[in-house]
Amino acid sequence: MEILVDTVNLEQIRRYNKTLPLSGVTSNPTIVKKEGRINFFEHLREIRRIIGKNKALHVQVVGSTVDEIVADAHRITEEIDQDVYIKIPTNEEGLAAIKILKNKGLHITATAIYTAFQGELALAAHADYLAPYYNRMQNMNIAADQVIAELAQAIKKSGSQTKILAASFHNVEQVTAAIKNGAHAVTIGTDVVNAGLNVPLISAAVTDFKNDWKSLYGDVTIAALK
Ligand SMILES: O=C[C@H](O)COP(=O)(O)O
Repeated sequence: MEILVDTVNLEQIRRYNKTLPLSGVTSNPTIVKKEGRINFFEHLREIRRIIGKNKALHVQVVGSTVDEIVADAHRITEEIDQDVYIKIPTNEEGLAAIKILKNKGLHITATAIYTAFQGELALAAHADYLAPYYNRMQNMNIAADQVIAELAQAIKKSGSQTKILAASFHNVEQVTAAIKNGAHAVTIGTDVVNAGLNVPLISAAVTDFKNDWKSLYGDVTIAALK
């Protein structure tokens, strides 16, 4: 299972790169907007410096035509590095661009996936990752679990190396459901990570354990025990 964070906030990336079993960082223009008008390429290079070469960095194009998408992809890889996963929306232009860019050896994440149909086409176009939008599917009454399960099945059947990178999560239940239904990777916003880990139930258990220990040995850790 690969865990990625869906943010370009440097402080949060530094934090979760230390604390989580992190496989990478994902972004899109809406996520970039949260940081204001940053120095785009320098900011992404800093993210690469933080996470290193062995973790994945996914960066989205903004061009709409095939030529624009291809040009965006080349600029991103020139400015950052060839290891970046280029996120391309899975529409007709996007699929055409994916075919061209895969032939040139670029890494591709087919994004904005709402249906198994889109995912099947991106799989056939040899995208490295398929990014179904879990919460956005639910908002449209599309069965997100079923789409992910069907894509997982299609990938298995094809014997392809393509992975499902589920995205657009608004709570932890959605994340675990995506994993259960066959997502190989999940990208999670820092609000959801925080909501899942910093909860009163966990803190209460930790406090109880600490108090029980303290009642026996006093206010010392195991390492400091005499
Ligand atoms: O890049 C995809 C994002 O995970 C979409 O998330 P969102 O639905 O919260 O905007």
